[in-house]
Amino acid sequence: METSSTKPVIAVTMGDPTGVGPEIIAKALIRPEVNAVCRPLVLGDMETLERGIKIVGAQLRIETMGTGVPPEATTPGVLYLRSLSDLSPADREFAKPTAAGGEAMFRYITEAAHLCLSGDVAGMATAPINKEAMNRAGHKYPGHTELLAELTGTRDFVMMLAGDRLRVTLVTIHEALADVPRLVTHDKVLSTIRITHRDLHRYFRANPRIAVLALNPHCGEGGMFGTEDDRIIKPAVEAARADGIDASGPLSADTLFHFAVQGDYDAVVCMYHDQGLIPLKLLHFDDGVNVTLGLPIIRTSVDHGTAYNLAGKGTASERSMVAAILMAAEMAKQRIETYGNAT
Ligand SMILES: NC(=O)c1ccc[n+]([C@@H]2O[C@H](COP(=O)([O-])OP(=O)(O)OC[C@H]3O[C@@H](n4cnc5c(N)ncnc54)[C@H](O)[C@@H]3O)[C@@H](O)[C@H]2O)c1
Ligand SMILES: N[C@H](C(=O)O)[C@H](O)COP(=O)(O)O
Repeated sequence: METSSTKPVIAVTMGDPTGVGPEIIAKALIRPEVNAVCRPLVLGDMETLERGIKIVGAQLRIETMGTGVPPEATTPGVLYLRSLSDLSPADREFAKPTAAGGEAMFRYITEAAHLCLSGDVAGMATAPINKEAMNRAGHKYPGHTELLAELTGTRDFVMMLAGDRLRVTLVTIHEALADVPRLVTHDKVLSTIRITHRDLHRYFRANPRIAVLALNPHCGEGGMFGTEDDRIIKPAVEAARADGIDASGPLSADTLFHFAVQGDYDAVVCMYHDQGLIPLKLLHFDDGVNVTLGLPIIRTSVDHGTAYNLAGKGTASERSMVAAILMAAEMAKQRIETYGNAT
C-alpha cells in the first residue's frame, strides 16, 4: 500500500503496439524528473518495448515483474514491466493495428485499473490506443475514458485536457457533431460543472473559477442562432451557482479562451470535443495531459494519438507522456497526503 514516505507507483500502459507508445514510454522513463517523483510500472509487451527502447536509443534494460511493484529504491536505467501479451511480428507492424493488438491494449488498461482499485499502484498513465482496433477485438468503447468508467463502476465522469495555462472539460466526448445539441442536457451540463469543480478543488486549487461555454455563436443571440444557451445551459449554470460553485456562463466560445489563458478562469466547460480540444491542443499540444475526472482512481493520459506517421522513427515527442506521468504522481501525492492512501 502506498504511504506518504514512498514515491507512488504509477502504472504506465503501453497502448497500441503499432504506434509511438513504446518509444515515448522509453524516452519518458529515462527522464530524471520522472524517476524523482514516482516508480513507473509499465504494463505492455516485452518485445515491443525492447524495440521501442532500441529505436530511441534509451539506456534502459527491462526487468519483468510477474507480480508485485518496483522496489522503493528503484534502479536508474531499469524499465519495470508486467508483460501482459506476447504479440506476433504481424501484430507489431508499425501503423497496422490488429485485433490481437486491440485485445492487448484492452488488457493493459484493465490490469492497470485493477491495480489502482486494489491500491497496489497509486495511479495510472496511459499511452495512446487505437480505438477502432480495440473495438475490432470485441471491446466496444469509444476510448479509455468510457472503459475505465465501466471498470470502476462510475456513472458520472468527465474528460479534462489540461496544461499550465488552460484546462478544458467536456460535456460531450466522442459523439457525432449532429448529435451534440440533443446530448447537451441540463443534467449533463450541471453534472460536468459539479465534477469539474469537485476534482479541481481536490487536486488543483480551492474554489475554482469555472467558465461554461455557450453551444451557439454569441450565446444564441437571443434565440436567433439557437435556444440551447438560454433554455438549457443558463439554468444549469444557475443551479451550479446555487450549490456555491463559482461558475459563469453561458459565455461566447470565440472570445472566452482569450480571457481564460490570461488566468481569469481555472477551467472551461465545453459543450463538445473539438470546441475545447482545438484551443487546448493549439496551446498545449506538446505538454497537455488528458485527465479523467470523477473516477475513484487517478488516471491521466497523453493528449495525442498513436502518431502512425512517426511510429518507428524515434522522433515522437515524449513531453506529453512525461507530463501525464508527473501529473498522476502529483495527484497521487495530494491524495496520499489528504487521505493517507491513493485510492
Ligand atoms: N490518448 C489516446 O489513446 C488517443 C488520443 C487521440 C487519438 N487516438 C487515436 O490515435 C489514432 C490516430 O489519431 P489521429 O491521427 O487523429 O491523432 P494523432 O495524435 O495520432 O496524430 C495527429 C498528428 O499529431 C502528430 N503527433 C501525435 N503525437 C505526437 C507526438 N508525441 N510527437 C510528435 N507529433 C505527434 C502526428 O504525427 C500527427 O501528425 C486514432 O486511432 C485515434 O483514435 C488515441
Ligand atoms: N479525446 C482524446 C484526445 O483527443 O486526446 C482521446 O481520444 C483520448 O480519449 P480516451 O482517453 O478516452 O482514450
